[in-house]
Amino acid sequence: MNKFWRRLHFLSTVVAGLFIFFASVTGCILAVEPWLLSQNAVSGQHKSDLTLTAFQEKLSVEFLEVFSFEKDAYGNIKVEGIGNEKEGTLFVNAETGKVLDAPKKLSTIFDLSRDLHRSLFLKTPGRIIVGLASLALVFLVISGIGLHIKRAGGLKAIYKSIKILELKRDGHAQLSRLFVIPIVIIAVSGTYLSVIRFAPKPANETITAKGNEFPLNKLLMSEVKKVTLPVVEEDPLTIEMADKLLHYDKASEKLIKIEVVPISEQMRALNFSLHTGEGLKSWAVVLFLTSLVMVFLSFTGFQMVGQKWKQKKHKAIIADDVDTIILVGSETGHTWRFADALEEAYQKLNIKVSAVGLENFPRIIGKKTLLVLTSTYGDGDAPENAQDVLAQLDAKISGAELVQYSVLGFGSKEYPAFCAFAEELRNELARFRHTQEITPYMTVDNQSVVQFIDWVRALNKSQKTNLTVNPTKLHPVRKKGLDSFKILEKKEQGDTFLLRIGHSDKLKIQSGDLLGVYPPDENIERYYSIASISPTELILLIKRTGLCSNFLGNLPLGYSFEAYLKRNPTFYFPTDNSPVLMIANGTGVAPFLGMQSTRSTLYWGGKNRIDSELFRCYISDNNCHLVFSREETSAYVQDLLEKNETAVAHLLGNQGTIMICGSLTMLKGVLARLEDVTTKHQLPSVDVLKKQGRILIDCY
Ligand SMILES: Cc1cc2nc3c(=O)[nH]c(=O)nc-3n(C[C@H](O)[C@H](O)[C@H](O)COP(=O)(O)O)c2cc1C
Repeated sequence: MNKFWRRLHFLSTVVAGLFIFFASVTGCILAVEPWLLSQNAVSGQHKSDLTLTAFQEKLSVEFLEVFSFEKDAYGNIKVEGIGNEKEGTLFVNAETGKVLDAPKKLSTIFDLSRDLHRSLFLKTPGRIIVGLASLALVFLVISGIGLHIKRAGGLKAIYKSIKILELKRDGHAQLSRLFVIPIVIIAVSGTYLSVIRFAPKPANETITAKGNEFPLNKLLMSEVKKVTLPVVEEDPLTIEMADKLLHYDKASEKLIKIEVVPISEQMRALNFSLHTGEGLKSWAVVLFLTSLVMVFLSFTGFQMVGQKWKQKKHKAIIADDVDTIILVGSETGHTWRFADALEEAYQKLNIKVSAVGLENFPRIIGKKTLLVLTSTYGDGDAPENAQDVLAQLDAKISGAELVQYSVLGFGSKEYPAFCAFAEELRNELARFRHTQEITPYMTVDNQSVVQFIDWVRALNKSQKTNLTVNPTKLHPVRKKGLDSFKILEKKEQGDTFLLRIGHSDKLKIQSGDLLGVYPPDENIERYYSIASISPTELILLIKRTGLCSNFLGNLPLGYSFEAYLKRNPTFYFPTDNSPVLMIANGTGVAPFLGMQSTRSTLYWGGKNRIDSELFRCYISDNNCHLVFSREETSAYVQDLLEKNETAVAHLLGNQGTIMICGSLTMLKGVLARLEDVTTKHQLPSVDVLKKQGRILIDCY
């Protein structure tokens, strides 16, 4: 169902986005108009007991002849007639009937905006397009509400707090749910007004009322919208009210007929006021704010669609007649190289196959072969696109007749939990009665082509196929269009060094993002956490451990190298006003050097005091607690947690966030202490806090 809402939301954004953007911008301008017009009101108010006859008498003193008079949405009385001094359309005082100056004309920008808003300057075809765009906005709202419910985990939780980690995504969600009611009203009334314009106008229902006495001196001016006086004395006078039109014979003081304004016309008037704010000053303010929010929503919506588009190099849906499905779990994209080569090998044999990301795991029906190629991240965790797979596995495959599967783990033996996620997924698949493993569980260390080909051989043996993969496709290639970065400053301490690096201000870098760097003669990038200290400067803090770190550490001052920015929004400093505790050891402090704020506290652990000198000038003296494991009073960051247990519990109890960056060993120790704190203080568990985004981890 989530996929359904996402697709509907995505499709409606693409179809209607541009028009909604224009409509929102012009809507912002137009929403100012009712407010200006209401400021402009000059006629004042009728006395509540002023009757039509009394008002006509007042007008007869000021006018030689009156053809008609009407009240506009702002209460101004407009008289068409010949006054004692002026003639034409004249505004009069609501109480005395005296002629006034006409309200000032508003800027032509309103007329231009109105034309653009209603018809894109394209007359009828434009009106049709705008009507369809309003309808798409209705779908956007419906699918957006569906997504909110899904994200919150139920209707009741829909207004639970959202952490703004990424302005684009979370700001979009926050503002859209806050403004959902006015957006619904704008969308529905806009669609209604567009549709009704093309529908034939229904005639008024006429009731003959000959003979009904109707003394005009009982009719109050507050009920009257417009009065038209007859040109020929014997003709009837017409009085327009909100829901009817009266035809009145002056001579006999009797009604001739009553025309009832149909409900649809009354609805149109209501929708018009709701959509334009005409006559509703406070509502016009809401419309103005909502239009501003909609400009933001369409802008961020487009950015997200654009991002998706870029990621859509791989399929999301697979055809029903595909027998073999390759499911790919990947964080940085390397596993896809192997999956694509495998897909191609199957296609060469004319076997129907499809490779999809694990986030698009389809519901399996009938008999299928699943080949799962997945990497492992963090400390044995699922890669980014496979976070929900284990929880959803049952629902995805329980309806199948027979699932033959093979899991191939991609990882690195440098990590203690080597291919742990692949292994976990494989064990879960083995639990079912209708699943059957077709090859032994195998792994690929550091994208080894030889190990991958070994697995393909095992697959061939089991399936009696002759799949041949093209090895050249398996070797990594460097990304194109890398950006340039220049070394501005370098400081070294032992085997660790700090680089201050200059970059173009076009790169909107945020602390927590990663810099992907290729070592010389290698096509596999290494990632380094970034501290962004100004729009054109960042800082890296790196320990010399191998090829890439030595390459960076040996670059001379002033030298420029090529690298690319990898966004890492799950490790951004929270933008709400809650407190943040940042925990790091060693070079893990790097992203936090760009996140210092009055809301943050830093716990850092290193070997010796001198190690902290490298970055000392980037951290404040307040709220920074540094501990050293090889000094006289030896301590680790975990010990800081224990020492400040009450403060940590208080922070977690006050919607605070804990961010952890550094080694996996440190992470283990920190999480164990945090678990103690949460249990002791009856707070949500570490797992729940992780799911809520209140414990953020970037460890390696
Ligand atoms: C920050 C980080 C954490 C990692 N954690 C693990 C891990 O816990 N276990 C493992 O076997 N491999 C780990 N790896 C290695 C990746 O799984 C391996 O490089 C894989 O080939 C990447 O494939 P992908 O680009 O498709 O995600 C990690 C890599 C990085 C950069």
